[in-house]
Amino acid sequence: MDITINKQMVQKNEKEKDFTPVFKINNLNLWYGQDHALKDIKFDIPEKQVTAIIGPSGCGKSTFIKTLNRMVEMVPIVRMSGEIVYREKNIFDPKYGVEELRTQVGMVFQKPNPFPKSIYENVAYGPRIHGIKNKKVLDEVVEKSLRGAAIWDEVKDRLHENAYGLSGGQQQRLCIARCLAIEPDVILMDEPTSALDPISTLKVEELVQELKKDYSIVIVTHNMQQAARISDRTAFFLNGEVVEYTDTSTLFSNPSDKRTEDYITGRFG
Ligand SMILES: Nc1ncnc2c1ncn2[C@@H]1O[C@H](COP(=O)(O)OP(=O)(O)OP(=O)(O)O)[C@@H](O)[C@H]1O
Repeated sequence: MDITINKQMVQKNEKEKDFTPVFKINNLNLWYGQDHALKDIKFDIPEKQVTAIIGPSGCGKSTFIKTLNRMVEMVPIVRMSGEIVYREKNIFDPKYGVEELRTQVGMVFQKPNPFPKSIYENVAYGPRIHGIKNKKVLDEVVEKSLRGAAIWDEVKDRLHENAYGLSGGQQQRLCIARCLAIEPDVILMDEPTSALDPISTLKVEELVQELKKDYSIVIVTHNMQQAARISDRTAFFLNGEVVEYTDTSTLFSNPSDKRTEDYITGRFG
């Protein structure tokens, strides 16, 4: 019995080491005023894999994902301590500009939020801001990004129509294309399918599987089945703490903490 456990632990430890981290999070704490929303978070996020963040409402999932591109700092009462290292640079280092970070770390939100512009202009917006003016180059970036987001065939004949004319699921894939157009390294997704119907959800889930070949993805989801379907690693958050973080199949089939087991078997949350 002991030997089996030891063997399992060795295998698990080996597995845990078996990736290149894109983010290293060390003792991250965050307060909204007096409310201690993230408590001593410490884990590494792998490159070119999908990492799911799960946990009950209010446990700090959105707060956590928004620390990774420093969006959380837009809330004036936020205070933080600890360290987030992105590709060997501490993102809180004053020398490391937030704009540079957000070029590397793109984000897709819960509700599709296209600009009130044409499909083409939605995707061309970021590259234009980064100084690309040449029409041919922009055309190429727009096509490549829309193809990358698996929506090109649906929109190629209506590129100059308003993005608001697209369905919700198409708008979300357009927002993913807009994110790809700035050629990020990491894509953060905060419940990207919670406002979508099941077919659009499936399309976005398939897309995430394609995108992880080229990008590192962190996805917050309320939906445990979704985390189990599409992620490689899962972190279970509870009351601002990471209770368990391991490869997704282990977390769902053989959780090591009773609270994880209670959550994934629907005993709370
Ligand atoms: N802008 C804010 N100002 C003050 N407190 C906040 C703010 N945003 C979040 N909080 C608090 O921080 C805690 C974590 O919230 P957060 O939105 O990160 O949780 P969550 O797990 O994403 O929840 P949900 O699944 O419901 O979206 C909660 O107690 C919440 O009330």
